[in-house]
Amino acid sequence: MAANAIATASAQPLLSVRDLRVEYMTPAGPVCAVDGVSFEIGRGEVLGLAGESGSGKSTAAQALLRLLRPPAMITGGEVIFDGQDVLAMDNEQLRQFRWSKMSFVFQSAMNALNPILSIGEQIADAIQAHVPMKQAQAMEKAASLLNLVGIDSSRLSSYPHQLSGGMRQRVVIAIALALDPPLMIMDEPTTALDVVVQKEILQQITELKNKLGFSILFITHDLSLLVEFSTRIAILYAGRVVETATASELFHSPKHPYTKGLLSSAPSLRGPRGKLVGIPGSPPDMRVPPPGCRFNPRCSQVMAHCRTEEPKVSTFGPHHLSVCHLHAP
Ligand SMILES: Nc1ncnc2c1ncn2[C@@H]1O[C@H](COP(=O)(O)OP(=O)(O)OP(=O)(O)O)[C@@H](O)[C@H]1O
Repeated sequence: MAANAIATASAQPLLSVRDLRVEYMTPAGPVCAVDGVSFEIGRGEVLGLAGESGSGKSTAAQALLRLLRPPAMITGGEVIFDGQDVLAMDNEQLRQFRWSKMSFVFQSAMNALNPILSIGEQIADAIQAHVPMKQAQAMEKAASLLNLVGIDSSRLSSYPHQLSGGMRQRVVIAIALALDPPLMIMDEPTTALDVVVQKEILQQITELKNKLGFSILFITHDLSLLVEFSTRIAILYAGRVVETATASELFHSPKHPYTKGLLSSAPSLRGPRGKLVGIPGSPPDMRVPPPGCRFNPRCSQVMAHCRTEEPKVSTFGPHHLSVCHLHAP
């Protein structure tokens, strides 16, 4: 079996990603930031993607909508959305696909709102860029989108600087939902906000998801947030999926030493605060990843063959896979 775990959907898959490979062509040679990543997202599911900084989360997510620019190149794999082969689409097909089928909330997107346009105008512009519509009708739709994300429509004429960080982020989410996409990718959507506002926004997104039925790919390095808001979670380490499970299984019964390390270094948002234990060392230089298991230099349970042989996938349940030599019979 491949060295990467496949996160299979628990519902009928809307998105299926197989063996995705993305390289950055640097002057010093190619850096394989995403190395054979596979996962599925079911309809109405939230797939959480976690991993330390540099593990390849954003690169993988942007590859799904083909938002990457050189020196990044998708060098292998398959991205199938509702039967459509995204990697085979031409520019016009991509233009129609983006935002109407899959939208993207970027890290710090709230700071990218145009300071000289009202938020109503910005939401209306986003709608009109994809659907021909009169201005008055687009503003009406903008008002209902604002209400949807918990902002009174009287704020339509407000400018970004007149809104709090949390409200600006809600505006960005309203824009991402404007065309009713079946999948929304959220890359660290609330990282810049304080913990209370973060939770409020994520709770509201969950309610919207339940009401409207869309799916979410939720990316963050904060595993405690993922556990709370995801259906399933895939853990990335050095460009590969090392463990995938339902949120509850991952939290209560993690198998991979890296997942255990991440959990013990994540401050819990529920219950009493435990002692936080970090993972020693840092992620590898992706120009020269270590041979064998990529986590071996940092693993407290490392064995001799971890340094030379790639681990295989072990299965612990229908949705629980881990890639580690410790599980081998
Ligand atoms: N323009 C670039 N040129 C070369 N390597 C890059 C470039 N951009 C990213 N990388 C490398 O790709 C790898 C994955 O980066 P990526 O930003 O996808 O990780 P991430 O998990 O999203 O990190 P973060 O949480 O910090 O956003 C890293 O090792 C990074 O050094």
